[in-house]
Amino acid sequence: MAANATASVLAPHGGAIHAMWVPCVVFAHVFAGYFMLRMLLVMFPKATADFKRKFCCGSSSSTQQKHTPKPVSPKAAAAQHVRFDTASSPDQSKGAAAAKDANMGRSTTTYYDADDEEAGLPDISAAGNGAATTAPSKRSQLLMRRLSTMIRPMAMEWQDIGCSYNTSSGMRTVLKAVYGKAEPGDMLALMGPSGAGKSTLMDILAGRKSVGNLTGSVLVNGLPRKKDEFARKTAYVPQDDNFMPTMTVLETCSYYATLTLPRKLGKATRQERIKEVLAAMGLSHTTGTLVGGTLPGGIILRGLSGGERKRLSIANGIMSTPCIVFLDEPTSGLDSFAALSVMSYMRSMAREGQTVVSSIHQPRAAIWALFDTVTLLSMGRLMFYGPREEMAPWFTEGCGYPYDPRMHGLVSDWGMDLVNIGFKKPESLFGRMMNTLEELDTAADAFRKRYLAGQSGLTAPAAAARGTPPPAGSPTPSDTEFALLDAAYGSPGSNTNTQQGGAQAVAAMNRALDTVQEAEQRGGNGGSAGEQQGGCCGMGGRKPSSASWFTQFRVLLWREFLSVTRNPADVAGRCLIFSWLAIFVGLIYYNLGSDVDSLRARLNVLFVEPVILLLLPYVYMSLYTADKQYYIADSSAKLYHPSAYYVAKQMAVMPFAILNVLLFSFTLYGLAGLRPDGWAIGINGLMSVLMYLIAAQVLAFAAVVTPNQDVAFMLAIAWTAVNLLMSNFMVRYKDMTQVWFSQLRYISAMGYAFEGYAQAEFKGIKYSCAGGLAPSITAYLPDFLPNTPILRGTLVTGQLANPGADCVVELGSILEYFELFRPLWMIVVILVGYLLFFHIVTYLGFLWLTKKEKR
Ligand SMILES: Nc1ncnc2c1ncn2[C@@H]1O[C@H](COP(=O)(O)OP(=O)(O)OP(=O)(O)O)[C@@H](O)[C@H]1O
Repeated sequence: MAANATASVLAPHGGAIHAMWVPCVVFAHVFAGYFMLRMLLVMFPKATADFKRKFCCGSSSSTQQKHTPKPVSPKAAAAQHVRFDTASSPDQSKGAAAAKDANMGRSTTTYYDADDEEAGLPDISAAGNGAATTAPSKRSQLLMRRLSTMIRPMAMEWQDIGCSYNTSSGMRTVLKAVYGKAEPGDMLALMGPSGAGKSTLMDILAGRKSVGNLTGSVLVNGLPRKKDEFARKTAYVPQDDNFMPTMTVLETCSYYATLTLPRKLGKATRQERIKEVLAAMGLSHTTGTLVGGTLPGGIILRGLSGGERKRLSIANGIMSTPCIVFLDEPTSGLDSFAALSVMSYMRSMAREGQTVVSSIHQPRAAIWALFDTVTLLSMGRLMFYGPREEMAPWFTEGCGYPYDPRMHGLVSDWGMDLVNIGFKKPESLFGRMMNTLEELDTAADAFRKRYLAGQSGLTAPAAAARGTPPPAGSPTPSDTEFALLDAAYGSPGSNTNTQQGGAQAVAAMNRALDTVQEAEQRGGNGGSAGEQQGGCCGMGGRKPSSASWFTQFRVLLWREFLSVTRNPADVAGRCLIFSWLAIFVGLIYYNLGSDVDSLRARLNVLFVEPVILLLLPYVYMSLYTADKQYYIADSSAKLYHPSAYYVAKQMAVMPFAILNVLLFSFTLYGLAGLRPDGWAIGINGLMSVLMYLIAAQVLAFAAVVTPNQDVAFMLAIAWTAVNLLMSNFMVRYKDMTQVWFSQLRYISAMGYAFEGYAQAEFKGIKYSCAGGLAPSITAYLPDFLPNTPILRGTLVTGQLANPGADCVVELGSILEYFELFRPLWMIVVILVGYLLFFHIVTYLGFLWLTKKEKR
């Protein structure tokens, strides 16, 4: 403090400027209220529809009712297997639009489509009023027709597959010498008791296994598998889905359709496809329903049932007609009717040339009958692989375990019981069964010998063997093409292990298809739309190349926007928390005034403000870890490029974050009555924004690079502690005796931010001390400095209490006290660099996750 004769730059009084907290608080509440309302409209579509009918859109309701189609039953859908063709009439499209309107209140439901020309976010509200599904354009129709003929069959064969893990109790083998094939048109069941290795085998076949010691080989069309290409052309439907709870069924499908269907298809065709897969899965009536589930942080959103989620998962898996569909327990959680309907649809897909590989537990008789081939595992051993109907003869005649239908019931149940050695199986109840590991090994060895001797039973391309030729007029695998396959794989009864032959056959088949397509292009005729039985990989070349980077970015931006705005704890919740915290702190330090007595409190505000911004992101740690889970699920399906995700995520989240921080900063600024100067307000806001973004980014980084949330917390807390303790406020850097240790200050973003705040508040300003020091201070000083008797003298105390009209305090001395000398531009550059650094390492963390995903 220094008395000075020049009082020309005394701090001005705030007045109107300080009142800025009022509009900030009002805006925050209106803003949060708006997003809360939007979320409620989506959560309660029926009530919204009723409300609209009553108060604003009464006339449209009758139209909606008129066009409301009956929900399609799963069975009807499966039986019809509505083709992904171009025959849908305008009436059908109208029906779909009406269904979209009438079934679910659709106030905020929309298709997202890459063809939407608007830059940035799609117009959600516009689509909500039932923006109709239009009939596919002529171009789309032609395109669909052409794509539906692009059958690229994929034959898989796996040989001597093994998998073992290093565990604390030694090496654990979970798969041993497993062989098999999946051919175009095949419907293969992976069966076995719990822990038999079904999921492990499925992961290996799907190319998603990255942990464990893997042996053996997987061949695709007779050649070693190219992992990325294989991932693009196949689909994997996991047992547990990873949908965004805040999106509706239709929005979820639009998201997958945009990412996995070829760009050229166009919006109308994509919508047709969505309708088709939803109808096939019996979900037509749910399009406007939220997927629902538990939001990160624990809020539960009502939405689909478990079985419906499962069907939605399958619908999205088959969206792009992949060559091979891997289904992990597709019927678990489904009622028996839905299970049958879903599996019937899978079979109809297989009959058109796709391959379906599905793990399954206890299938009911009708489902069991849908499978062509079976792989039966137990304790990691291959007990049987071959046509379903050959399983009972093999175990009965080949292994000496007789099957008695009256005692054992369904063959599938018996097979499972037979190889399950975990329980006691009295012969009187079960008949002759395998009970020991030795018996399992003996049977597995016998089967392997038989398989390797070429007697596995899979003696011809499955579809041909099944005698279900494609419908007349279809250019999908024809007799000629199957004949080519037969020639290579061998006709029924011949050796099936002709690996080279398989490759030749598929190559020949693909050549034949090229000829079909060329002929079609020349003649401009691929048969009528109704005749087209679109086939396997019909929309091939899918993920992630189907959508351009920009399309990926746009659809991800849209998804992230929906995710943040519909999560009540996100945009709306954050806005309120920021606002309320600002009010709380602002009331504590309310209207500090611009005299010397306010200095201590003023410094405290400048410290508390970044502290809160440093700690606030912790409230949302669950969101960061959830982001990671969504990303992992999507990246293993190769849905998009990591950079598209990262940029979209930042662009969806950052504007809201900046807005919230500014509302916080300005509310607190006004309430506390900090320096009423536009420049200082701007710097304060800038420091706050940078401080918050850095803190949030460090937490996001911690969530990405650590194995779980607990470790992420530890890492983030360590960083936060360094920031707080090295802020220069609690202990000045120059007061630290351990100079080497004080170097940690260079990683304290808060230290830089505090310097910026302090400069904005104090630089070049003087406070009047004409009123003298407050009595509390003059009384306190002698106690504080007991060996300074002069402070008790009336002259000094009088001078302190009444220093005269010219008394001013140079606030620059505070900056000197803390040694805050860096130019402001440098502080901003350092903080921006700090933020960029954490963005880069977080992005690298995402790339690392993509490679490192452990299954
Ligand atoms: N990382 C691992 N380390 C050690 N053992 C593992 C690991 N992952 C899986 N296993 C073991 O491998 C075996 C096969 O697991 P898998 O999940 O493939 O069985 P499953 O047949 O799919 O079982 P369920 O039907 O119960 O899902 C199990 O005994 C499991 O404990």
